[in-house]
Amino acid sequence: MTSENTESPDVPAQVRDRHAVLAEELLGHQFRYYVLDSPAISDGEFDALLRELAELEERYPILVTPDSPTQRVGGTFSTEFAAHDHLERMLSLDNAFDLDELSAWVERVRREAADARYLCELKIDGLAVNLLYQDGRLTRALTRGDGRTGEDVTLNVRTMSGVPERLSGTEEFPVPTLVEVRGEVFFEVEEFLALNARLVEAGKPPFANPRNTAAGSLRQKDPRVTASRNLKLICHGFGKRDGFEPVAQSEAYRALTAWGLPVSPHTVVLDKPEDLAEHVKHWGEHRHDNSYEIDGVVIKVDQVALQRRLGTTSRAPRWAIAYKYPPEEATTTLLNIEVNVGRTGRVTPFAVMEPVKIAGSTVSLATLHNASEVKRKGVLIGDRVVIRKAGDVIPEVLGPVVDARPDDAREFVMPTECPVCATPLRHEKEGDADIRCPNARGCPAQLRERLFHLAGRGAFDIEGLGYEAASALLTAGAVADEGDVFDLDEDKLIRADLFRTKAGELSANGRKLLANLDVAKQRPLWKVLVALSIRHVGPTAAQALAREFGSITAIRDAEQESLAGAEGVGPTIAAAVTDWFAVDWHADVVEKWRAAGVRMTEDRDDSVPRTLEGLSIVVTGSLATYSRDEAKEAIMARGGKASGSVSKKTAFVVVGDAPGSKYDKAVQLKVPVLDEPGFTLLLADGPDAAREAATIGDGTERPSPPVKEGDS
Ligand SMILES: NC(=O)c1ccc[n+]([C@@H]2O[C@H](COP(=O)([O-])OP(=O)(O)OC[C@H]3O[C@@H](n4cnc5c(N)ncnc54)[C@H](O)[C@@H]3O)[C@@H](O)[C@H]2O)c1
Ligand SMILES: [Zn+2]
Repeated sequence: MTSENTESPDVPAQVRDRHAVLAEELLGHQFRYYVLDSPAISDGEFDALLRELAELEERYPILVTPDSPTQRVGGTFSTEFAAHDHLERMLSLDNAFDLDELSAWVERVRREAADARYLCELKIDGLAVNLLYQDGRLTRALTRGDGRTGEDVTLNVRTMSGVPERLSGTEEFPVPTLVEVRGEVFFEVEEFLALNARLVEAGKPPFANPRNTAAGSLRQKDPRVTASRNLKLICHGFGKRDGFEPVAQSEAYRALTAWGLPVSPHTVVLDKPEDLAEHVKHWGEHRHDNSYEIDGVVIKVDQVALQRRLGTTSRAPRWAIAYKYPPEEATTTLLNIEVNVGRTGRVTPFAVMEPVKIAGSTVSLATLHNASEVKRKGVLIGDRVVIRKAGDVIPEVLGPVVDARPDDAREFVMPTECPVCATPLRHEKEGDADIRCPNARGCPAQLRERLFHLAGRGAFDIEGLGYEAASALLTAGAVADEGDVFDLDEDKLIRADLFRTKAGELSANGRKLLANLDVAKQRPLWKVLVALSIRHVGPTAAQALAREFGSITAIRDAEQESLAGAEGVGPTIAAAVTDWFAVDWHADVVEKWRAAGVRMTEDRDDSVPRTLEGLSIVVTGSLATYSRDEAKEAIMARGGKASGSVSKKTAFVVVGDAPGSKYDKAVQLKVPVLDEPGFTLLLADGPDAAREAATIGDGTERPSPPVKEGDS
């Protein structure tokens, strides 16, 4: 942006107008951002406007004036605070938005400073402060303001626990007579969410994002408010200094640490500029590894002498650059809040927004989790909202731009009836955040989700049974619920348009689906368990249950306590399993699948006779010839269930050395007890032979035949 080119004074009127409008708009946004702590647009949108302005000025350098937003440190100071000048100006940073722009900067640096080393740090998304220490005492703290003059926030900064009132010196780094330390004040993401919830609760407007929260919390008239906000500081630079002459920025950071000031642990010095791209890429992928938001990486020439040689422009040092990552936030209009009914009947609100581009994709929907979340966020339908899409994460609404709230903005009201089947919604338990449609069996929304789920990769893995097919089968009445899936045949399938040819025959896809259903019947037990849509039972819990109990029947009949005892299961999952099987139509689903030929037991070793089918056996204490796992496997291979706890249904308790309380329980419940030879006999000759060898309680009574499962 040099002004050599001034011989083209004839700037088209359109361009002149656009330039004026842009400059005006940018100033307005800066005011909202720096003074009101309440921006109306996202940083990405702001940067795009600023770029547009810069491009116009590049084409028509005559448009460049000293007060253009491209030439000044953005920001100003408000009259709410006393104004003070910085001893040395606080600058902004130039940006690189891609690797080409970064290389261009490196080239410029190398031309003047071929031996530069590159200090890389994280660009923390907060607000800059200037801390003045005189003889080691904090005497003043200012915001950046317009770069020359800042706002006096000394009292507020004094409440921050991370900011020392007095610096401590060391032999290597004695306390200087005077130093201006620059740093970033920021808010952690979790703290931001929690604070917003508290603000809304108290009927106060929430903040739009963590950065504004930091600025709004620091710039408080009442320092007690600041004190309650848990603001953090990380130092990243210097202004004026007396009695402190570091040769490198990295050395200066060691001094800061010695004095008791916080610096980032994520700072490295790279000797070779070729390594910068890799570094930038690394943090792009690990952007969310910290508790706070970063919007880029800052690269600085490390040697102070070279920094001096490179110098500064009116708004930024030439010796540093901010590599910015694609913005993850955008503002848009919240058009409506609708609700979705999930697989387990959970009714969740979601935001319908004016489509907006974030990080390369267009976003128009975002999750809102539940009704109290909507309340906590303080968003109204019609609001301008800040949304974030971080990596592969589902887009989420961060908060409203309260200042831009239209008069007709209205509160979201959670429906009281299921939007799909009209059943009154309810909380399952008191205090539950979630509200559900209790019509699990008949609600078309839930049915469709369950069909889709049971056909998924982690379940039966049935190709050709996706959302569309599930809806088609339900609409055509080919299945009433998931219990009917394996009873599908040509006659039933043909009822659905989707699987019928024009000639009224079964389509090729229909035939494929039937073949796939057949194959799916042979999936391992854990996948069948996943397919049942039992709450909390995902692949891990399902595998644990299958391993431990070996068959659906054994799982169904297990006491909740023994389910909970299985490794990787625990009380919540156990309760969900017991509750699930207690529902009649759930049990019917299992029986229908069984009748249709779906495998209901764990893979078995057919060379071993199934002499323990349906028997629950508990092993306690250590055995000489079997490890605990070997004993379990031997039981399961014979069709038995290796259980973790003793109940009246337990067929045998095998007692090794140093048995636990399970032995006492066995005695108390009069369950047959086997020693190790008895166990060997059980495995070899079956339960009848073992019963002869068993003792009961005090060893006098004869055992009664144990209850066999499935007989009742
Ligand atoms: N949304 C809006 O309406 C709006 C309005 C004005 C400005 N903004 C945003 O504010 C930013 C521009 O502000 P800016 O002039 O402060 O520029 P900047 O944020 O791009 O870079 C300069 C600032 O980075 C900070 N920083 C963080 N980590 C640092 C580190 N390790 N080393 C050095 N500095 C570090 C410092 O505070 C420094 O002042 C842009 O992101 C812009 O989008 C947004
Ligand atoms: Zn419903």
